[in-house]
Amino acid sequence: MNKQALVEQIKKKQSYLCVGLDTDLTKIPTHLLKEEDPVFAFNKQIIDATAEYCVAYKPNIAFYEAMGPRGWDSLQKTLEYIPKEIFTIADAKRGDIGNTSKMYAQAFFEQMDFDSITVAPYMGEDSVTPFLEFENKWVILLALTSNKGSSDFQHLRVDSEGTALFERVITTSQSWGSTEQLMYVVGATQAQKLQEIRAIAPDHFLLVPGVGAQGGSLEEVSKYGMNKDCGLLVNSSRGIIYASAKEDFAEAAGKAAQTLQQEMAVYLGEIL
Ligand SMILES: O=C(O)c1cc(=O)[nH]c(=O)n1[C@@H]1O[C@H](COP(=O)(O)O)[C@@H](O)[C@H]1O
Repeated sequence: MNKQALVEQIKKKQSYLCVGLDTDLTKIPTHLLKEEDPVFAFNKQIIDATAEYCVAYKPNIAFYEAMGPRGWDSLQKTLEYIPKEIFTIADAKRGDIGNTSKMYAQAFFEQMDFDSITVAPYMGEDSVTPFLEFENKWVILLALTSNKGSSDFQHLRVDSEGTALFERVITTSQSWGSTEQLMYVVGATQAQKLQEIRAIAPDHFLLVPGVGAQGGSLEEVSKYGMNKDCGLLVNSSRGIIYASAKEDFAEAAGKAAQTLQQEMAVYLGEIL
């Protein structure tokens, strides 16, 4: 999917919500466990209930890999079930020496037709560029993550001017790909840094996970992170998909997604 199609969808749905499909067999309602593929049965109902309120889905690959071959099967079925106009993110956090990254890119962009993949920048340019060789596919590079451990490395000063490592990741990687193929991950728990990030990456889309279960504020993220195209995909996983653990789980997920979408429509009204 290209940037224009993504922006159009945001305007049409008045939403920049990404629903995280972090589907865990120990957390889904027990009545689904008798289904042949409980993970897909759960995802299918979640997608049916939330598709009108979101512009992206982000299956976290770990939750599928953890189940072995049947997990990959559930993932493939889920990807095929997602409506074509909705942006898909393989949250795989890959990145390796060039020829290995090329294999990861083939796995997620060719074998599976994801629109984008999350990539870790630690191994540098040649670990990222193999993912950028696919038309209308995106790399979402980890910049400033939402977790506590983000302070271990990402805030380290890398020069005498006090540039933080995450800022260097953003400025250096901008020469590897265009704003049509490169996004950055910035955790919602880091909203106070979004203004600084917008100063060095005004036009890039940002994937912002961490509202909901991790306590990030949608209001702050929107205030400091939006650009003229919106430029945000805000993810919530557990806050939506586990809104209820009972038989009404899909309805509850739909309501949770709708609540976020309605708040987003207000913020979008201020810029679009
Ligand atoms: O790349 C990510 O999506 C990601 C980056 C980050 O900094 N923090 C973060 O939580 N995530 C992912 O976003 C999702 C957040 O899930 P919830 O906390 O349940 O909404 C999980 O799939 C995380 O792996």
